[in-house]
Amino acid sequence: MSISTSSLELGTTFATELPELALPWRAEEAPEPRLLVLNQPLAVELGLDPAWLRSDDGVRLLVGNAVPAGATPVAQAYAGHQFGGYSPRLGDGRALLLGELGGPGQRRDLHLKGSGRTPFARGGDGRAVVGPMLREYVVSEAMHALGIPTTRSLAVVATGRRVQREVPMPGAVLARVAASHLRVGSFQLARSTDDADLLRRLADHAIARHHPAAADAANPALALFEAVVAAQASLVARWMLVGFVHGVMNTDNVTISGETIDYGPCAFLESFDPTTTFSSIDAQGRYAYGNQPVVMEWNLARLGEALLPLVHDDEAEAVTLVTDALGGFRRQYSAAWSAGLGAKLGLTGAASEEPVVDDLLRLLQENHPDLTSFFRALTTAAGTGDREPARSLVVDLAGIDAWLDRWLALGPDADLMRRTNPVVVPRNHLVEEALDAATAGDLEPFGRLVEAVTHPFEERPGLERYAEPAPDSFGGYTTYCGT
Ligand SMILES: Nc1ncnc2c1ncn2[C@@H]1O[C@H](COP(=O)(O)OP(=O)(O)OP(=O)(O)O)[C@@H](O)[C@H]1O
Ligand SMILES: [Mg+2]
Repeated sequence: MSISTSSLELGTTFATELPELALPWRAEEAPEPRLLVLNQPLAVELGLDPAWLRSDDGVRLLVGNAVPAGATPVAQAYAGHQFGGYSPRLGDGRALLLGELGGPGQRRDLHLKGSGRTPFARGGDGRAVVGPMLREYVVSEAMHALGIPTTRSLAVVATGRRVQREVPMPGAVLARVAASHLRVGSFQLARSTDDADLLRRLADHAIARHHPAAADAANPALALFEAVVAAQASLVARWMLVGFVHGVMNTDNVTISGETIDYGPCAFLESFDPTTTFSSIDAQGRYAYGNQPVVMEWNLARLGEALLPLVHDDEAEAVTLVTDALGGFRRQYSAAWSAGLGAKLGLTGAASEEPVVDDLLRLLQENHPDLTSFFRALTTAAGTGDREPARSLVVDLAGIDAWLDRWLALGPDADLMRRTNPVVVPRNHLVEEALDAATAGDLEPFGRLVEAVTHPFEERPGLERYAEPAPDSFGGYTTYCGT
């Protein structure tokens, strides 16, 4: 059924340029769609009318029951390394790319997650449930508010269908917006077909869409690889600085654009401990907080392998070029991490390279304070001279006193610290509390949580509890696996 009341036009660039990776498909009809949350500011930014999106026609679009005239929804094919093992054929098993919003240079995918089985569904039911889709909504919007590149969430619509999980759960569809859904796994799939033309078209599509400067480079495929390495080095440094743990850094969950994608078993670190993992399916701790940079480097090596035939006709030469480019990851990651940590400590220029910055890490590892609270406590120390909030979060008082003396002597900029260190991140216990209430039908806690985490640098009266760690979180962690 086409939408008569809207002039919404969706582009089909991906489906047209890369038909081998785009399987035309339709969403499963939702029996009783009901809008749970709409991202009004994002709708406006995209040039969509929020009032129309809230209407019956709008909700039918957002859940996949209606497709705008001229659009070609597709399930996207990709491959991927999952927990280190290669799956040659993944693809959108429960998702669809509806089409693209905006023109060249600002194209954004409108995508549905949880919209029913596709030919890539393997054993899955193609569905998603309310809790995890609201989790993706709130965490991705928090990440955006923190200034971290991410896919965005436009809406979550309940389908009115019960979905079988451990117990039956209410079904939902997330409408997601992204610079694109090209993944490292998209390149792995294109490479595995041995179709050189497909691989080249995919690279050209990615360059045009995300890294246009690479088109003018002497070696565009190598320049594309370097651009993705740079974008991901910067992204992972940002994750690490706020304590974000992605949880499923499989190569199919790593974008070419440099946006964070797929908020499954993700969470924010509370007590500082690099071995922290939140996913009950990650028993080995492969995707633990402290492993994220090295895992991203490994994932980018898989992208480099996929690009080899485009980089040079001579394979040995191609391997040398790609290996050199991958070497940039560690340098760029370290530079981004160090500059970011310096800013969190109110230090810029030469002061941000003082040993006192690195020495803080030892203090954090030995005392494992709540990361977010600790940096806000340091902000207080820099702004008012009051050291007690910071001292109250650590055990080694002599150690923190000596460290504070050295750091405060450098004259940290408290305003920079206020702009850099969030007061509010989506804390695990508050997210779980809001999702449990929403699943039971009460969306109010979820609304308050979204309000708090989308203003992360503000201390807001009435929202104090969103800035507090869980009462029993000291040294502990939550186990969660979203579906
Ligand atoms: N319930 C399901 N039914 C069918 N396929 C599924 C289901 N859940 C996950 N998949 C598929 O399994 C693979 C890995 O899932 P993963 O959790 O990484 O992705 P996702 O959360 O579904 O989506 P995305 O990466 O787009 O955010 C993907 O190919 C995904 O489409
Ligand atoms: Mg995924």
